[in-house]
Amino acid sequence: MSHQNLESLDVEAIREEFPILEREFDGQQVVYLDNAATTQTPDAVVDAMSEYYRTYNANVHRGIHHLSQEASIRYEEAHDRVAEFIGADGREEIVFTKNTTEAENLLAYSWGLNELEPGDTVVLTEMEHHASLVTWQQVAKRTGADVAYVRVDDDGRLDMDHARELIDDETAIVSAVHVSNTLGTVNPVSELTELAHDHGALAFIDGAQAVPNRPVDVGEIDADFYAFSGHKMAGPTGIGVLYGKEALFEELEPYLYGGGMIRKVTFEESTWADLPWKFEPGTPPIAEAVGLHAAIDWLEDLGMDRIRQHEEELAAYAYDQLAAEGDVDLYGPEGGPDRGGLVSFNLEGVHAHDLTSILNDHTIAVRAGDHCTQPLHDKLGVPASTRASFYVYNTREEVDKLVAALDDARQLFA
Ligand SMILES: Cc1ncc(COP(=O)(O)O)c(CN[C@@H](CS)C(=O)O)c1O
Repeated sequence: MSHQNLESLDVEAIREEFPILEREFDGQQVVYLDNAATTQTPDAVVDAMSEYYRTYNANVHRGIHHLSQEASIRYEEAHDRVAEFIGADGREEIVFTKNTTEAENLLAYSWGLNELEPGDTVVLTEMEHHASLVTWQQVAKRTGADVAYVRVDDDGRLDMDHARELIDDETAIVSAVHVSNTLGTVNPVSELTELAHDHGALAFIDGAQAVPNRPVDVGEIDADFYAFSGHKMAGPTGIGVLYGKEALFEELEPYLYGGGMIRKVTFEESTWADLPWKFEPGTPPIAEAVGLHAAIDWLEDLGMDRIRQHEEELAAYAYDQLAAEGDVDLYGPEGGPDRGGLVSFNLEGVHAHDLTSILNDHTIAVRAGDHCTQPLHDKLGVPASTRASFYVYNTREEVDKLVAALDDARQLFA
């Protein structure tokens, strides 16, 4: 189904490609607002993966037979498609991992453990996801490097004056989230990257909440490394991407070894395959790569700018409707270009887990908890928050259902 040449998204037509959105529980149709955790999968992606299993399932780079050659070509083409989608120079700059978390660990193990030393500083931000924060925290401990955090100000934006103060000649890497999965804040990643480069540091950007819902051009950002996950962008679980500048990937040693990543092995020594295969040991996520390719085609058919606009409008609407309630504490910047497609909040007098449970009674799926940003919640002074996160198939009516259901929680708990 083509969606080209539309001013805005045809949400009704889009929803027809997601049978799961028709599901009912206790006679109520599901309202799925947990897209920052994982998005739903359109028929086009499911069909592409089924076609792989049905017609050309075989291992890649290891067989001379027709099926293996076809699977290998499609697997390699998926790398090319991802490179094109994010503005990379080619497949050599695209490594498939299991998810964003593994992508970040690849960088931390292959570069961090080998390059960081006492006196170096890893600069993070206070809004980092545990996939970054815990990873760099542990690598810094093992290498004797220090960790510093760019402050988040009262309206949920990065304090860039503090960033300019923190990032200096001792900084070895700046690792920052592009869009916060808790605050929704869209960070100035090009400016952070430039600050890092001005001081000879690397820049890693966590794009898990950006690539799915806005145009991303790693060349424009000039990031040295960039990571994201397939399951957050209408694609399958089990596949993520670590983008890296080719010259930097060439210098990195792999940290996972095995078949497929080697060139020559003797009893004494081994040499590595060309990029990106050097970082892809063992049997890779072949069906998932086919699914990710199909997801990118599907998203681009909608138009990434239209997707960004749809999410920005929904998040701004949700922010305004929740703020108008008068007893809802909201986190992150007000709705607009600085906020991605999610809103985290607390209803006064009601614990986030209780609220989320009541919303589930209305078949409204949101997330409660710390969203893997415990230090940020400590800073906010709350143990948890409820988060509504949107995607291309969500509507204002679904936001209205969420807001209306708050009354049940007030009657029970407040
Ligand atoms: C900014 C950011 N960075 C890294 C990750 C990890 O993605 P994985 O595909 O699980 O590896 C996530 C996933 N955030 C989910 C699970 S905690 C959320 O509900 O917010 C993220 O939002």
